[in-house]
Amino acid sequence: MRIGMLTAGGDCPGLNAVIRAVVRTSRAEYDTPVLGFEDGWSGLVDDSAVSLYDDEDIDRLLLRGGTVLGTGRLNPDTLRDSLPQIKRTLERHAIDVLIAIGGDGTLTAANWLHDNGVPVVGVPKTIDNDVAATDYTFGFDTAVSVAADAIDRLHTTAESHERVMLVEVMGRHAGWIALHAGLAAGAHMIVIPEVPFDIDYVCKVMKRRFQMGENYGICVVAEGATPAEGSSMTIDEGEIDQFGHQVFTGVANAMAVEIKERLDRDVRTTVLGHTQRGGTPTSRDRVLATRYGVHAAHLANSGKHGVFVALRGEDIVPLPIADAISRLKTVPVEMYDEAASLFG
Ligand SMILES: Nc1ncnc2c1ncn2[C@@H]1O[C@H](COP(=O)(O)OP(=O)(O)O)[C@@H](O)[C@H]1O
Ligand SMILES: O=P(O)(O)OC[C@H]1O[C@](O)(COP(=O)(O)O)[C@@H](O)[C@@H]1O
Ligand SMILES: [Mg+2]
Repeated sequence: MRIGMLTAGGDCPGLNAVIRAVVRTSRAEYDTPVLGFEDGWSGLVDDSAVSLYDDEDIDRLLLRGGTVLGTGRLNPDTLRDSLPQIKRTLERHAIDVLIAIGGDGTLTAANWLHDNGVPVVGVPKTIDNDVAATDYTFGFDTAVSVAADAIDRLHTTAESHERVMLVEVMGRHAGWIALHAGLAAGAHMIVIPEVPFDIDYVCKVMKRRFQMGENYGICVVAEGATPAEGSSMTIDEGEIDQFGHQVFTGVANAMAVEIKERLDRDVRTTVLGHTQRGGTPTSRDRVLATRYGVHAAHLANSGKHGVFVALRGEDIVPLPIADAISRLKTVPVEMYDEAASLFG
């Protein structure tokens, strides 16, 4: 038995903890060698591989952010056209099963490989927390804690300067980071992709604060938020990149211009960007990533394929990869409405 492993899509804290757990479990309990493919799916297409040993270096990966295997994106058509090369690489290294660690895109590719006769086990990662059928993905807790910490710090400077502060966080289609960080740090308004915003309403919420005697306001905006149809603001639509993702044009900055004009107040924007994805994982993410890795190793070594590891309550369970990609897990409107009770 030989296991192959790769990380693909955007990196996130906890990827290395999964890699460590897979290697340690496979070597210690099954004496199975693990081979890493570098830089996402490209490593499999171009046969860029590295042996992973259960040594001190692997053990110390628990705390380290990013991924020692490297990650990346590859045009989905290029990937599909490369099936013969992928199969050749796997045969050359006598790989019996591939562990693919990634988000909805990576798991879609993993499922397609499985349908094409390649044994695969999936591990869900993403700071966006948008993978269906699992309660949480690792990386999310770290991203929320980074964002909440940043928002905490913005309160005092916003207050000192009597400003409206817009904080843009990641979240392409799902507003989980915005919602959780906004709630945790007491934001006065939260805008998420699932609920298109009306800029007049955002201004009304901020204005009401000033009328009530407060002198500042903080609004958290997910990068994928869009204005409601028919509302009095539009934003430029970015083009679609070579990997199929829309390029963002800066929704928070566009909102800042509108708010400044309408409220005649000082407005500032902070875009947290990749700070949310870097650095060491929180303890919670280390534990989740480690548990995912241990379970993925057991599944791979016992010949259970076409499944991914999912967190359901306190348990890690194997589910068909198809369940993870059947839909995106977005914030339910009722949950957003809970948060909305605190706006203003
Ligand atoms: N529909 C698809 N079919 C085949 N491969 C895909 C598909 N979607 C994504 N992929 C592959 O998975 C990679 C990672 O997906 P991406 O959406 O960028 O990140 P994530 O896995 O974090 O969601 C893509 O660059 C592409 O190579
Ligand atoms: O700057 P990059 O690496 O292209 O990716 C940005 C995107 O990646 C994410 O951080 C994570 O998304 P994925 O997990 O789907 O890769 C998104 O929140 C963000 O929109
Ligand atoms: Mg994704």
